[in-house]
Amino acid sequence: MKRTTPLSLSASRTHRVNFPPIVKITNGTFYTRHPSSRPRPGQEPSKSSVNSSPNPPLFQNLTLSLPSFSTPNEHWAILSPSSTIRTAFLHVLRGQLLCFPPTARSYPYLSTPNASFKSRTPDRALAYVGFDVERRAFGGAYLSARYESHREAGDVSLARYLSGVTGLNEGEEFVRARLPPEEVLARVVKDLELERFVQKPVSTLSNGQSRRARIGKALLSAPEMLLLDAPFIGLDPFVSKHISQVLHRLAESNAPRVVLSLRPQDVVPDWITHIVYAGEDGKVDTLGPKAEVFRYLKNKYETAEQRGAKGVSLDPKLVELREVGRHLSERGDFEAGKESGATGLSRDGYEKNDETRVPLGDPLVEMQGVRIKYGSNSVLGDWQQDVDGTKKDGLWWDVRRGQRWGIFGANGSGKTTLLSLITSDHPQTYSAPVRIFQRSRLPSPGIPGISIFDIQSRMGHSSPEVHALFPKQLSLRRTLESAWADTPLTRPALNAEAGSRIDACLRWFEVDLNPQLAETASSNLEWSSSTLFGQVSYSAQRVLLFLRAVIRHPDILILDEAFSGMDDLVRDKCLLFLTRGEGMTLTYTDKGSVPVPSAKAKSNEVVVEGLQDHQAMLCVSHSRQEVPGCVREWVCLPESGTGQPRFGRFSGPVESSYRRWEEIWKRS
Ligand SMILES: Nc1ncnc2c1ncn2[C@@H]1O[C@H](COP(=O)(O)OP(=O)(O)OP(=O)(O)O)[C@@H](O)[C@H]1O
Repeated sequence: MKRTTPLSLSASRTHRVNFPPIVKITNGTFYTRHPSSRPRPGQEPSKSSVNSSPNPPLFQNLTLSLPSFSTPNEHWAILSPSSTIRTAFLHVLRGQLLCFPPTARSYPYLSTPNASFKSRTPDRALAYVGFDVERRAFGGAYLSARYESHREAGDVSLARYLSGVTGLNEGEEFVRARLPPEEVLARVVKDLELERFVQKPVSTLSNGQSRRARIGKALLSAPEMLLLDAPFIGLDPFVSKHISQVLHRLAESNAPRVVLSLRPQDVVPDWITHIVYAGEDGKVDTLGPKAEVFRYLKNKYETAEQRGAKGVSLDPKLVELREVGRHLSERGDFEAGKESGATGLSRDGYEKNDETRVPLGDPLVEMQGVRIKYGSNSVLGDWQQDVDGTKKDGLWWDVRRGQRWGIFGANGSGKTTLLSLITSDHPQTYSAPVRIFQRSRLPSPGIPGISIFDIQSRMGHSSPEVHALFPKQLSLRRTLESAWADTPLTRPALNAEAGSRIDACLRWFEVDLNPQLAETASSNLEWSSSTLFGQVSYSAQRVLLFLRAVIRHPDILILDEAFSGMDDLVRDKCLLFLTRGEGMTLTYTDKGSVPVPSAKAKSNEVVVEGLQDHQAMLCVSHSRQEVPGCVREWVCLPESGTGQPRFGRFSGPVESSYRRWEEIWKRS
């Protein structure tokens, strides 16, 4: 049977209940490398090579069947606190990773005449869209490239990116064979709310926009199944809801079938009917209908609570399940037997109402009527703002030492653009009315301008853009050392203090960063010089970039989605480290996870402290759990053409109160 393009399949697919499953796994176990692979004599791998990394069995003895058609429909999601495990699971579904025994995994539906000839192989039939390091997928060799208005001949527009015709001199026939039917393209663009951007170069899209573009591109390749890896990371609450509705519609009509990976803090969409829960250890704890999986997790959660209450120290598995249970109960997916967070403290040790104020110092950033336009297109500051009782054009905003700002706003509202004016990656920093460290970029009579190296040496910055462009060949130690360099690849200017801070961070985070730790206990930090940035998990890379940003206590600390993509437990550890340094540590007790003074604090051996009074912090996040407890001032940028920004001040950590979170997102 001839296969039609997606989104038009619904009518032809609905009533076929007798087709075999699309993915069938019977008692399969999976490995990244062959479990008995050994280096040839004389070719022992260096410690840093891929072959020396652990190769544990994943999803041992997994039995799972994903139907091609069913009544009612089954919609599956993998839920795991580990990003590595979530991603591995989706790859297993599409035929990646080695399967033992090899016959345990099959794709019966793909050999039926109903599957199109084009998609007989699992890697083509099951399209994977992951969101790791997505900026690189869209090109751009350096941070500023994204904000330039001059375009290179090779810059691809969204329309061309979606159609798959991206070369400069493609033959007519090639183009004709590639182009999807116009009405299908128009439908995808409309469904994903991308109409306004079709002529824009993809490299200029915001994170949320580029995520939708990648889903659109995958849809246009007409897969049988779409595997979306953490699709809601970095999306604002409104876009998340919309995308979830679109995915539901597609999944309902099997065009294509959709499997999601979800983090414990994500809202599990109502339309998901079945869940696989896999722990950080790569074992599937339970799978099946959503209600049954939640019942199982709830029981485990309550067991963990009871054991904790008896003062028994919790094993790591129960800690993990307790954390997952805590998210699920916070979201109302099940009623927890006990209120979580019983200490009343946020994970980084703040009281629910905390009005302690850091003394304010001089202004570090001054914006007086900033407006950023590309041609006639305004992306920031296209409004009139109330400033001391008068209406003024553009963005008026000061950041002072001691302030901890949350910068919020819908996808595309200009948050990253705003930060790029501060880091000076944006070319319009020269012309815009912005002063950094009380100086302008351009010199004025008698006052020299401030250079980009002066600016950046006083800032720490972690963001998806920095991650995408960060050199993967640097060792973990060099990654942290680069906090003392002008650019990641230039020689750092290190001194003894820098060395001891780096050592302290590496020791503090060794369990999270050292991939060898499970196999060999380390007595020194040699592993950090022999392991490369590109070899550690996505979550560990995020941790390294966070440490690189905070380690020097820069005057301005910019954490743009810095915690997204980190696994839950290490994210909490980083949040605590941000404000308390080595002074406090998290313990898991009968009262949940509680920050307590660390052994280092007790013996006066703290080398790296938390955020200092002289620092200002700016944080962007779309997830309540990723907003540091110290954030007090906030601004919510409006969507283009919808008025002026809203400013506010919290009376405590956002994590401790839904009301605070809702206050930010309420639409005026
Ligand atoms: N060089 C450019 N040319 C044209 N438009 C651009 C350029 N760079 C950014 N934009 C547009 O500016 C707007 C703001 O983008 P920005 O990345 O600052 O948004 P954001 O609030 O950080 O979004 P997200 O939450 O999705 O990351 C977007 O609509 C984006 O497409």
